[in-house]
Amino acid sequence: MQLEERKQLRQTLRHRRRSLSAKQHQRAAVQLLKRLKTQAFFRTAKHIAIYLPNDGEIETNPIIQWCWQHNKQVYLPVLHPLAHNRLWFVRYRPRTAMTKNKYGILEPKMPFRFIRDARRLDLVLMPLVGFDADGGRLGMGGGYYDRTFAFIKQHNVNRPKLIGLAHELQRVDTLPIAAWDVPVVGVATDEAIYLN
Ligand SMILES: Nc1nc2c(c(=O)[nH]1)N(C=O)[C@@H](CNc1ccc(C(=O)N[C@@H](CCC(=O)O)C(=O)O)cc1)CN2
Ligand SMILES: Nc1ncnc2c1ncn2[C@@H]1O[C@H](COP(=O)(O)OP(=O)(O)OP(=O)(O)O)[C@@H](O)[C@H]1O
Repeated sequence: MQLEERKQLRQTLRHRRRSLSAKQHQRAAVQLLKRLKTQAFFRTAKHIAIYLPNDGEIETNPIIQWCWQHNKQVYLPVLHPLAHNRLWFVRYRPRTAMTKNKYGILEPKMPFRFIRDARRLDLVLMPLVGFDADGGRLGMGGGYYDRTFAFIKQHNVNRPKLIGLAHELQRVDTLPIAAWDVPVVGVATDEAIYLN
């Protein structure tokens, strides 16, 4: 897919997810948790990276609360202060002090003590703009997740498991894969779980 086409699709899908009402967002988030709870990859994971929603992304609060209640460790992405467009994953607890990053997304304020190596996460629940049923994922365009998890493809490892979270209305027929794309092994939405 041409760059211009990717950009267009991003705009359309971002607009679509932002147009959901507060009530629809809340309902979708509850449905999403309900579906995730049926999945072994979620129930068995102990160290789980997730995100705080931005720009109409499917909300994650019910999942985070459930994880805390079930003694799972939760991590959030923090923009790496030095490495270009890479992420750190930092422990998130109920009283973690937060600050906004340059995109206006909340992240833990004093990350240094609580960073966990990306290779030692069990499960990464990733934000996405668009997805297809074959593991194709379109992100916000920064390449943050692709760079941070490039090692999965390079070394052919199966940890962490990458699962996208999305509203069903973010699904498209096919997303051509770019050379640097790290495919997700599945996507969970408010309506279904797509596993590859
Ligand atoms: N909730 C959430 N957190 C996340 C991500 C994400 O997609 N969702 N990221 C996943 O990578 C990273 C941040 N990546 C982002 C990349 C671009 C924009 C963004 O809004 N870009 C603007 C234009 C650029 C600007 O304002 O400087 C835009 O496209 O409107 C936001 C986050 C880390 N944290
Ligand atoms: N492993 C990598 N090494 C170097 N550059 C990369 C890597 N992965 C992605 N990029 C670059 O990042 C840019 C954005 O990639 P892309 O449009 O696929 O991002 P995205 O998947 O939508 O975003 P994100 O991963 O942040 O959600 C591209 O220009 C690409 O060349």
